[in-house]
Amino acid sequence: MSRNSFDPGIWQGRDDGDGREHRRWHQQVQLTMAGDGLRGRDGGVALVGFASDEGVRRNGGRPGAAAGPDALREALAPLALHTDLPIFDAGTVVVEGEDLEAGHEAVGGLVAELLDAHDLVVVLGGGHETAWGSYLGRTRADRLQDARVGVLNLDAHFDLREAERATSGTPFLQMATTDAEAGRIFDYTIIGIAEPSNTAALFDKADELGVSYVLDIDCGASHLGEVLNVVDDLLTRVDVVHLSIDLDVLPAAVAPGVSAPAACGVPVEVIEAVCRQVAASGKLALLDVVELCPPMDVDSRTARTAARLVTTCVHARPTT
Ligand SMILES: N=CN[C@@H](CCC(=O)O)C(=O)O
Ligand SMILES: [Mn+2]
Ligand SMILES: [Mn+2]
Repeated sequence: MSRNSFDPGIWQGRDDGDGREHRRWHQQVQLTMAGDGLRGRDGGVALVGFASDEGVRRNGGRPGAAAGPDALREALAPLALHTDLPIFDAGTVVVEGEDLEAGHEAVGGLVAELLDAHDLVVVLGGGHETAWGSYLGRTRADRLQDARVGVLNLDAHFDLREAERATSGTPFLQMATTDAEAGRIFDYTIIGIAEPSNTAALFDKADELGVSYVLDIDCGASHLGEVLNVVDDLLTRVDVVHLSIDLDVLPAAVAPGVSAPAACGVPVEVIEAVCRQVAASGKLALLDVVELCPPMDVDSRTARTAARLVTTCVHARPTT
């Protein structure tokens, strides 16, 4: 079982006036519920939450990610918004108990509908099992049926684990397996891999699947040009990007509120530049922001960083 929850009261913050020069997220967001006729059909950005701890729990991590969607909304609400794009909030799919599979089905159905109605769908996780729900949605969306999709994961981890059930560590192997069965190309790039956080078996799996990856130590500010070249290569060979931001790719100082904080991490400036480049290409259709664990956060530092990255992705979108 899963249910959709709405908390309209979360969209509030400082209010400097009604004009577009004063605009903040909380003044632009419209609530919308799939299937009830309220949802806009005019492009723009749609947000949907996936309140799930179950993948992290199954993966032996630190629980708390189910509180991620609302913590992200709270961090987004007061931020200045420099775009006229309409922004819709389709609520949060809540995983009940251990029934992650029902949650995946529910969020997958909603993401498919939202992708067909809007230009960009942002899924607010949840552990990284969120990405499997996003994948179910994009493989069911009518408008993406013939698209060449590239998956770009900003993450310290491959998340290519073999397991009997979905966890936060399995979504990209699930995608690889399902794409192979469907005769689709699995085009997977990862930025920020931490060598000590991934076993040799995971590196072998990545090589076997032809995954393209950059180690965290090769993602410092002095390597920005090379990192952006990797992203550019991806952008030239696909029509659409599914960008997955696992917040544990960031240094623990800016992202302490995750299940597995990074000892090294990729500087936030580099991650921001990657987000800007992908969004500016006009090919970003689906964005996951995952692994935010509010109980472990410090002064909402991780939520604020995550909200900054989402805002960058929205601001950098071409408006025409
Ligand atoms: N989504 C997280 N995946 C990591 C977690 C690592 C950890 O908890 O230390 C993984 O399974 O490798
Ligand atoms: Mn991950
Ligand atoms: Mn990770």
